[in-house]
Amino acid sequence: MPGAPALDRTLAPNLREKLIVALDVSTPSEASALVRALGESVVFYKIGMEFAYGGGLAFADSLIKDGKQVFLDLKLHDIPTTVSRACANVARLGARFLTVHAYPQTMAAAKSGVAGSPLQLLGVTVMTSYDDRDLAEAGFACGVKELVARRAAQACAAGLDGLILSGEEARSVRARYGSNLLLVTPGIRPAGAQASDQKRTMTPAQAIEAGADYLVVGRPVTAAKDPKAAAQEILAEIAAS
Ligand SMILES: O=c1ccn([C@@H]2O[C@H](COP(=O)(O)O)[C@@H](O)[C@H]2O)c(=O)[nH]1
Repeated sequence: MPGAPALDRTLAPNLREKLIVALDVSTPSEASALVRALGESVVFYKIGMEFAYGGGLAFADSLIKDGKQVFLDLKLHDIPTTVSRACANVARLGARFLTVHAYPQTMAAAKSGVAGSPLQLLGVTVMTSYDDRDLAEAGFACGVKELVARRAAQACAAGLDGLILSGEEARSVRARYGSNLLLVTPGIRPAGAQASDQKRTMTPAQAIEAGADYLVVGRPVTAAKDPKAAAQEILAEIAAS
């Protein structure tokens, strides 16, 4: 099977791996231009919904062949049979991480689908664009903190490798689960950067100090005038944390 070798989930990522750049673009040519501009500074890329529907899965293959790590942020959620079979197919692509929504049924099905492959599963707890009011509006009786804690427990019980959560919850989840779960935090905003649609944000240094293993950064790098300089500033902030 192609792709990364099986990794101990407790293995601390090296410094450059801690920065995952979200390739939120629509075409392979836009993605190629960004990857070229970022050069050796960035070794880990995330391909999500936007690019996956625009040629991103084939592009993932070329990134892997070039020695980059790939995180497929597909946020799968469906009936168990569909999730399990989809995960088995994704496992053949050679990516390192795949996201599924952190519902117990979905996580159990995903786990069975990737059995025997090195693909690591991350459960999406509560989107970083949500706050307590958004959860109430969606019909949840609890707030973000409580829902993340509940989903972390269920992800751990399902044998997932890690979680997507915001830096705001990282400290308490790290304290509860130690190195048993990889903590991957989107919603990263260097000081002074626009939050845009993100509601639970932290700076790179704050997220690392709170216990994040990996930081997912999109627009602060990809929309910067000089994406490579922006990525290098974030790496320097991570290194100093
Ligand atoms: O809870 C979540 C889960 C995934 N994301 C994804 O991360 C990036 C963040 O991009 P920015 O431009 O840095 O805001 C994006 O691809 C999201 O789909 C998230 O933000 N929150």
